[in-house]
Amino acid sequence: MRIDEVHITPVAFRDPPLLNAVGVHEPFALRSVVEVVAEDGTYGLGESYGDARHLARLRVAAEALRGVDVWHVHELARRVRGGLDDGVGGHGMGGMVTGSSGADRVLSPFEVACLDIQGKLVGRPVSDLLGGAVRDRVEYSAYLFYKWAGHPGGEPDGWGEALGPDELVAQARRMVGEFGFRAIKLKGGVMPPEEEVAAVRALAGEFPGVPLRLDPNAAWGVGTAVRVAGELAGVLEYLEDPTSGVAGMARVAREAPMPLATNMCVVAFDQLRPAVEVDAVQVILSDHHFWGGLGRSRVLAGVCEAFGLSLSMHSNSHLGVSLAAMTHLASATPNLSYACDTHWPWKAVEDDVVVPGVLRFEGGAVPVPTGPGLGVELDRDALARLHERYVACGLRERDDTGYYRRVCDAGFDPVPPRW
Ligand SMILES: O=C([O-])[C@@H](O)[C@@H](O)[C@H](O)[C@@H](O)C(=O)[O-]
Ligand SMILES: [Mg+2]
Repeated sequence: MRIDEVHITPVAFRDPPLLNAVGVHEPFALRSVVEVVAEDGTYGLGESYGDARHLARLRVAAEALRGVDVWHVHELARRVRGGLDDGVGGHGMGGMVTGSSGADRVLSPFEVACLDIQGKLVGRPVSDLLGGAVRDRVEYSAYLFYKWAGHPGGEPDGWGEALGPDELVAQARRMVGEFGFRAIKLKGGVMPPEEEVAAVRALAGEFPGVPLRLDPNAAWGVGTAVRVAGELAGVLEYLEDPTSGVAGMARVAREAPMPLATNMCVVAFDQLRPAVEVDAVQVILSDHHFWGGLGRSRVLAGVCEAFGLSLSMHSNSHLGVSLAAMTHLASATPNLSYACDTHWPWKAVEDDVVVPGVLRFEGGAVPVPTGPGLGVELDRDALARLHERYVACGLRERDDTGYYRRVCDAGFDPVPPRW
């Protein structure tokens, strides 16, 4: 069954002013929706970043993929590698994660789309193609952010301002109340570390027994990271990317009382071995968008199992195609032992490209879709609407730092360590 057509549609959806170590989210998040059409008309969906340079790479790959058998993922990968430019940028992560493999980032949405087609052809869910679901619902974590009340010059967004512990606790209460999450992550690296420690303690007081995580995206130096890790002993289930680089993480890991997790210093296969050799991280946050799709993420899970690393899952701002793919992958990964990250609560319900209904949160978990393939359908009107928004919004690269400088502090310097 060969690939006949590939369509790549950049889209934009509204995003609140969420603060992080490198700046603040712009009013719109960018994504690309990939539709692969097989020769019998069966279509498969993938989702990826929407940055212009990434889009250009996806378009080059799309040309090269016509005629490939949808079952032949190695051939997909070979053709993607063959046409790849070796320029930098277009990572879609605001400069926070830059070491991932360009070939794997480009391959990912095409591989997911081909798995969607494969599942539709044989009438089985993608989780079956990945070895079978070992859980029928996938737990996700609440994802708290420091944030402004609204974008400068715009209306408040409904979530309100969150710049201190009380407001973060209120944000958590609402998010847990609406989605039922049973784990909580705070995006840190925004306030001085002692304020973030106070926020985590406030969350621990309000949600006793609920697993907590803090992720400053490597904004701290080694000394600060060791100190904060010590202060939060017994409070965090893991500390995510407290400092930058494998060497720094290894130094922190030697003294930290909790496991260290990463989606920054180990984001590609060639980075695993050096990290394992110095025991720099104990939890890998997988992300099929940069590890090369669902099949290669299963390979990553095997590597983690072999080397005694735990596995959790990272998220950026995303739509329903990605949530479906993440859910199938997590359902078919036995050694994924933590609730996965998701930015889902920050997206307006109506801002999506999949037909509503299949994807829903129940008690903090998403039931694994059981229909053929990913189990979600493309809403073509919604796709057209979000594409129009992409055209109109004018954004072409995620640029949290540039936005923060424009609206808040022209001298803002995100280069770590900030503390
Ligand atoms: O969207 C954000 O601000 C996040 O900080 C995201 O870009 C990170 O990639 C991510 O959530 C993380 O865990 O590092
Ligand atoms: Mg992270």
